[in-house]
Amino acid sequence: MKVYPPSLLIPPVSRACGTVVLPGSKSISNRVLLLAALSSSVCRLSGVLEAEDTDRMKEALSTLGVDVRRDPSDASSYMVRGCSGRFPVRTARLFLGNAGTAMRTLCAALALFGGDYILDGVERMRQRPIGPLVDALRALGADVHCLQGSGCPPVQIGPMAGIGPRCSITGSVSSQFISALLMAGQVYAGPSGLVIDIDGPLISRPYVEMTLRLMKRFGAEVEDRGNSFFVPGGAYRLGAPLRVEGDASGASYFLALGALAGGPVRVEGAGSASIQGDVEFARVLERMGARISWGPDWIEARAPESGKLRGIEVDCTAIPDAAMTLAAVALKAEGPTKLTGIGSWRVKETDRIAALQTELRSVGAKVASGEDWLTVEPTQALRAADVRTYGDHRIAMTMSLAACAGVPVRILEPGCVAKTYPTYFDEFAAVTGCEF
Ligand SMILES: O=C(O)C1=C[C@@H](OP(=O)(O)O)[C@@H](O)[C@H](O)C1
Ligand SMILES: C=C(OP(=O)(O)O)C(=O)O
Repeated sequence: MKVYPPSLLIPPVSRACGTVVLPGSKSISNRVLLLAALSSSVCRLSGVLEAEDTDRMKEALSTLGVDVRRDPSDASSYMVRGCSGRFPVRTARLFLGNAGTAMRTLCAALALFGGDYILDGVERMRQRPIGPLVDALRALGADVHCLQGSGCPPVQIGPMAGIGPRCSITGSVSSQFISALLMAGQVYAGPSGLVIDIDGPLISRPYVEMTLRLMKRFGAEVEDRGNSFFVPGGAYRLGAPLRVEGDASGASYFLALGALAGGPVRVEGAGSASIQGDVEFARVLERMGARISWGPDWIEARAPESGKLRGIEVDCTAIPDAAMTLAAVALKAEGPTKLTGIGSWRVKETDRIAALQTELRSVGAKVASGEDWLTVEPTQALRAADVRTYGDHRIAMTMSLAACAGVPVRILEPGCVAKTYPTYFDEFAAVTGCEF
């Protein structure tokens, strides 16, 4: 994996153009690795993201005895021999870093299977919620609890399998809980299937829709009843090889560069045919005045003819990750930009509302925030700053865009991009012509 220095000084960016071939989607990669592992077939997956979050998932599956190996005939592909939901290793301690998509989904799969497992992660993972998922799994009969009683990892799983017919879970904390119950529910459900009722509104819904689309690729037809899901139960099988799309959240930084600094910047690997909700980010940029064009698997962004983007108000409930990028775009827009529906930012890699407010203010921006919103007002008084990243890849990538507002920014601990986009700053340099 790429090694970064302790800081990177990004000079002011006045021009960005070029093409970026996106790395594989984190969300799709970790889902298909797990679905393949749970399946009753040998699955070929190509375009899988190579980054910390997917490394944690692959390591965990290998520890559980699943045969996950690179395809000798194609270095970017993996062959996964599914274990039909019966993990060969029944006792294990898994370290899942800060990968929500590994922690939540493996917690559900292993709790419904039953065994002697501990799931843990980095310090921040021990502050990220998992209690509602654990409670739903217990309602299904699983023997699972949060070891420190805090509603956060580490999680301990015992031998009793969970195959109850119905559970309910809040939709307002993390959609990953629901994706986790859906994917595991299919394999471990009893003869009458599993009903998952969602309490209250469901945030980040496109990620649940992505889960349903991928489960379908593995032969599982979930019934989406709006505020509940019926999972019929049965084995997963993958026929044709599956290609992972490029990461649409990662695309947002480069589309923003095109909109802020001339363009065109084209991203390849995700487009109008994508199953990722974050491609909607391009439509938000368009509302701000950027010129956007699309193909099925590419998107291109250019600055407005006038060169001036407009500030807008956006409900970001469906695009929590790409939404962060908007906070940096707002630095160069005319008028304030208000992001709403971002309460979930508080429980991600860091408290992203607090962190972005602090770091945007450090470059001189006018920022206000509340429990689930953030407003950024453009100002002429921006200044050079050292930007802290809080171990959060998206703070590093978002704040790198502040250089488009005409000031140098020094990104501290830039290596945190390895969580989902290890080569991010190389691509940034190629598109902007910056040397650092
Ligand atoms: O299911 C997924 O792959 C994800 C869902 C989202 O989390 P929440 O559902 O917690 O908002 C998103 O922020 C995360 O990066 C990936
Ligand atoms: C929230 C994120 O990750 P995780 O999958 O760990 O929740 C993210 O990538 O922005």
